[in-house]
Amino acid sequence: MNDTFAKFVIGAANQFAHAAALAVANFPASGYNPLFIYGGSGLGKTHLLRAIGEHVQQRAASRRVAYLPAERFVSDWVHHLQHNRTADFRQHYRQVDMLLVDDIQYLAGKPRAQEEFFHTFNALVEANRYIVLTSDRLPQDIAPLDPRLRSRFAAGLMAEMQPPDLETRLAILQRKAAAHDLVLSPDVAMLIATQIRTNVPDLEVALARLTAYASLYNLAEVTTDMADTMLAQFFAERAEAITAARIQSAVAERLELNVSHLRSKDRRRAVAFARQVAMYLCRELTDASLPEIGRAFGGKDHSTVLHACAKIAGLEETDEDVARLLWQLRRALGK
Ligand SMILES: Nc1ncnc2c1ncn2[C@@H]1O[C@H](COP(=O)(O)OP(=O)(O)OP(=O)(O)O)[C@@H](O)[C@H]1O
Repeated sequence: MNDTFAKFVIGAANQFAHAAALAVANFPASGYNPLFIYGGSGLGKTHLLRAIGEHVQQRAASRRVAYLPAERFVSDWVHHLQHNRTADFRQHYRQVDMLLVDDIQYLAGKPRAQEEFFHTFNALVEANRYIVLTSDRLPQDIAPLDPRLRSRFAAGLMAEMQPPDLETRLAILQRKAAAHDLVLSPDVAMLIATQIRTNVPDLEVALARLTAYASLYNLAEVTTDMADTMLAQFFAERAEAITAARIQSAVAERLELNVSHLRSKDRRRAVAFARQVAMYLCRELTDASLPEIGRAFGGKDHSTVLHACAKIAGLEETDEDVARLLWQLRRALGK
């Protein structure tokens, strides 16, 4: 499904970002460049970015719009570099009318890609081409980042997105329920919106479950009982205690290994790294002591656990890939 402006529910928490995005999509003659949209996960940053691209293409198909996650900019750059095709890369990115880059914080800690992005950025701004960036944090909190890029980002128009307030959550629920042909009475919608307050994907999960229940019972309208059952299950899952075993499964799944590898003596690099990540998360997210954590990994020494924790803590500070991995794992574990 396309993310469009029409599908975006506007509320106090996102109306400024929405207005700024729409203004950019209408190609202002002049204005702040870049537009920098930032905020927590699942608040609609990607949706707005895609909506800009969609809007521009609908109205002026000849405009060249490039939408991409920052991760792709980096991998594309590395690919072109390896094949001695940097000129093609530059030509491609510097010729667009609008550049939309998602999750720009991903550039942190990648000096060569930052350098290239800096030149792309300057070339586009000089040519009066618009740039829109999204990020999960403010430019000053993206680190390590070339100060020249940081100041370019900060010189743009900053649009923060905050978690939706109750009224917006209700509107989002009703809009998405209608898209599923599901009827939510005002009471049921209120019940869900008062309890699920975090972000939009959580509301989407709740609705998907209700849609499944409703079709199971062959009902078009969600009853209060159905909503109560769904909410109880939703919160029970979130509250499920985090154990070393759950962490090991999450790490193994994410890094495509078996849990048994993590508990083994296997010293291959990928396995050792995964084990260290899992130990670090056990230290952070459970009450287990160092020896207990060691035992959960097939009888490792407490000093091995300590070393793993120090190493991963250091990498989390300096290596954006590791920071991102940890962020994804915490999220998968409901943290
Ligand atoms: N205001 C809104 N109206 C309608 N749908 C929304 C709104 N905000 C978010 N969504 C929906 O919520 C989901 C998550 O949004 P999105 O991916 O844009 O979040 P994000 O801020 O980019 O998060 P992340 O940084 O985790 O990618 C999408 O399905 C999106 O369409």
